[in-house]
Amino acid sequence: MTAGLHRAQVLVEALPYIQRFAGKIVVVKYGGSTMGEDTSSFIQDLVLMKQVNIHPVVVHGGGPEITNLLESMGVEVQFVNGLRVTDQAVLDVASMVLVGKINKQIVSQIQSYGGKAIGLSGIDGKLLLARKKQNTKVDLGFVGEVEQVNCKLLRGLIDEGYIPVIAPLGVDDQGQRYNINADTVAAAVAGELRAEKFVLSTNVPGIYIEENGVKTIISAIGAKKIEESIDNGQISGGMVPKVEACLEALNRGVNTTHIVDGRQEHVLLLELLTDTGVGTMVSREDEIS
Ligand SMILES: Nc1ncnc2c1ncn2[C@@H]1O[C@H](COP(=O)(O)OP(=O)(O)O)[C@@H](O)[C@H]1O
Ligand SMILES: CC(=O)N[C@@H](CCC(=O)OP(=O)(O)O)C(=O)O
Repeated sequence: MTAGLHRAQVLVEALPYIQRFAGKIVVVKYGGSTMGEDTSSFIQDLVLMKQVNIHPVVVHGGGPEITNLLESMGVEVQFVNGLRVTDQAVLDVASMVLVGKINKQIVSQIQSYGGKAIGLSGIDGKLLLARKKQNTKVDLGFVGEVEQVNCKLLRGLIDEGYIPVIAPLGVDDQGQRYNINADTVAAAVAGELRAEKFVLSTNVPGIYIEENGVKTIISAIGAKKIEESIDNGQISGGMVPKVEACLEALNRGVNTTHIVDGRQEHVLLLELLTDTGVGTMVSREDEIS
């Protein structure tokens, strides 16, 4: 087979998937843990998706960079259940890193591949109306939770051909800003937009579960198994907000949710355009476990 014919066949194989997802929204959480790596193929995938009328909405993190900057400034870093304790100084640093640096880097990368991108934090246009996070055992300071997503604003941008790139900060009606976990923001956005797919990229190839002394990445997991695995400590740390975000998005009507390795080349296209997909698919209780 000639190289040209092979290329044509690859494109044709993608056709049913492109048709299936045409016009649909895919929310992509871009994990901070992968940002030091070469992520050019990840960015290219976003641009290609948009080009074939699949609409990505990006919510990004940046936890490790916030931590690095705080440490270099001699500010104490403290997490409680995966959430950063956020006083005024930490809020300002988080805002500088997430909005000032990372958000603009992603937007300019997308544009460098010919895509149209708009960077927003949840503060802009009250995209993420937030309140102080409720029911925490200790006071986390200015850590927020999403009350409302301004879907009208997002849909307008999507329809104008933009890929919205969202930094995980929110604001209340009094103008108080909040730092919000990016997985949580992504779940709220995916849920409110009734996204077809919700993909979380991180620095592991999926969810590891140990069975009979062997630790393997599982291709699918349901709510029951998730609860059991959090209880017995198999799912811990930063993976907890991720699986909770998947379940939240599913409960709000998102069709499928996936945890994938953002360091794997073209992971978004592999997830979207192949039958088997990659990483771990998270499902509701009544489905596969
Ligand atoms: N069962 C599990 N399977 C995979 N990763 C897990 C599991 N339990 C905990 N983790 C941890 O979750 C981390 C991903 O979360 P996090 O560091 O917050 O990433 P991100 O910055 O991409 O949001 C992994 O690097 C891993 O250390
Ligand atoms: C409240 C809270 O913890 N906010 C996070 C926001 C960034 C984030 O979630 O980044 P990752 O997705 O890379 O972990 C933080 O300050 O680190």
